[in-house]
Order: sequence, then structure tokens, then C-alpha cells
Amino acid sequence: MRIPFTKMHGLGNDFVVLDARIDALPPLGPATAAAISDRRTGIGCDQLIVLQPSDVADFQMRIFNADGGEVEACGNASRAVALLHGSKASVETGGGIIAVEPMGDGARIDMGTPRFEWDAIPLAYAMDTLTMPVAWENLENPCAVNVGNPHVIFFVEDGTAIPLERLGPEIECDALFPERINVNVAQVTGPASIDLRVWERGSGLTRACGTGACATAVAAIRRGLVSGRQVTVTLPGGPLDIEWTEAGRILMTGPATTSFIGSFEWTDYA
Ligand SMILES: N[C@@H](CCC[C@H](N)C(=O)O)C(=O)O
Repeated sequence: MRIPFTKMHGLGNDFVVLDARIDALPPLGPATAAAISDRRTGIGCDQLIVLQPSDVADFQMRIFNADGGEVEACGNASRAVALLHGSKASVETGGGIIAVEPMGDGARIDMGTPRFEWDAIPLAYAMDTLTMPVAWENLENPCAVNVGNPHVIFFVEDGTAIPLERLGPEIECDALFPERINVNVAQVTGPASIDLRVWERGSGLTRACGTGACATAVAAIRRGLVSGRQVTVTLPGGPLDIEWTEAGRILMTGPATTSFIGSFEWTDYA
């Protein structure tokens, strides 16, 4: 059975998008998702995105990391999906209903409201999530924010000096994070600007992480590290504009791109 796909990216964070809103896919398990995402033997991507019908929104977006695990949210893929859909839509995700709207060369996404309670991140035990009393080598006192998916954010003097490829997987899988975590290393570069590198749960180092940018902007605003409620977050793949509105909602604006369209022979690895 041949399945059509669209290869897309947001700031270099890349996706294989399967549109099953009309023609259903065979059941999709983690091993099959990981095989499609594998850059050596599959199509290759940071996240596999599956669009399906929804009972509560215009459609549903399912998100699988490169390791095959299904997760709740993906900021960059939300912009890609807005571009693919072509008009304003409500989208059901595991992290809640988001609103997507194509805009310019990308989209604006209403990502919903962030959560800060320790058990909503979730953490293994209670602590202050604004300044956490924990450290991994020189990375210390992070913030934790759930923006649909879980993030820990370390504010540092020089983000490029942090060995994220070594510390990222260690922090991601620490017992403090029962659902694992996305690891953000942020450097405030001005009153409304931050440089960010992200070790993504289940996908590793990526060129950009939209939810990481949202979580980092919110954490910086809560800590008083930036002035105002609008922040430009620059990732290795480029900048995203993040606003945390007075009403508490996170608005993310940035580009998205279609790379190519293709098809592949479906193999069920379960
Ligand atoms: N690349 C994404 C985030 C994808 C999910 C994440 N790795 C997780 O496990 O929560 C983004 O742009 O937000």
C-alpha cells in the first residue's frame, strides 16, 4: 500500500506529514513511526505528524518523535500544518486545542495557556518550578513550564559553551521527570531577545523547537529577565516571535516551508 506524504519544516525542524483526514491510515505504532523517521533507512524527520478527523476541533494533529514515542505538542509542526491546511483552523492535540492561522511565509499559532504546577509539568515530587533547587554540573536552578508538552529551561551566560549533546540526554531521562523532558539552554541577549538551543525529548538536538521557544519566553517573562511580554527567540534555525498575552495565552509567529511531496510503501513494524 503506497502512502502519500508531505515533507515540511519550520526553521529546519523537519516533519513528515501524513494526511489521514479523508483516507484512514493503517494503525500506526511506535516502531513504524520510528522507521519512517529514521534518516538512514526511512524518509527521515525530527517528528512524524499525522492529521486525522476530530470530534472536538476542525481536525486532529498527532505527533510522534523520531524515537517513535507519541507526544502532546509541536510548535513548529503547528505552523507547517497551518500552511498545509491553508486557512484558520482549530486543531486537537494531546496538549489541548490550539488555533492555527496561516500568515505571511508561515503562521501564527495560539498555543493556549502555560502551566507551572509541579505535577502538571510533571515532576516526580513537589518543588518551586520558577527556580528549581536542582543542578546538573554548571546547569542550575532551571524553570519548568508545560506548554502542552514539558520543558525545563536553564538561563546561562553563554549558551554555546554548554555541552548540550552530553547533558541533554542525561537531563531528559532524569528520574525527576517521569515523562522525560525537553531541555532548553537560553541566553538573554537583550530586553526582548533570547538565543536558545534545545535538546528535544525523543528527537535530540534540533535546529528549532517552537514549544521550547514558547516555554523559554514565558519563563523569562516570569523571572523578569526581559521587559514586556513580547520576545524574539532565536534558535539555530532562525527566529520566532513569542507573545504571552495579558489574558495568559501564548502566541507564536514564524515561518514554515514545504520541502517536497512523495509517497512510500507502508510497512507495519507495530
Ligand atoms: N519540535 C517540536 C517539539 C516536538 C515534541 C517534543 N520533542 C516533545 O517530546 O515534547 C516543537 O517545535 O515544539
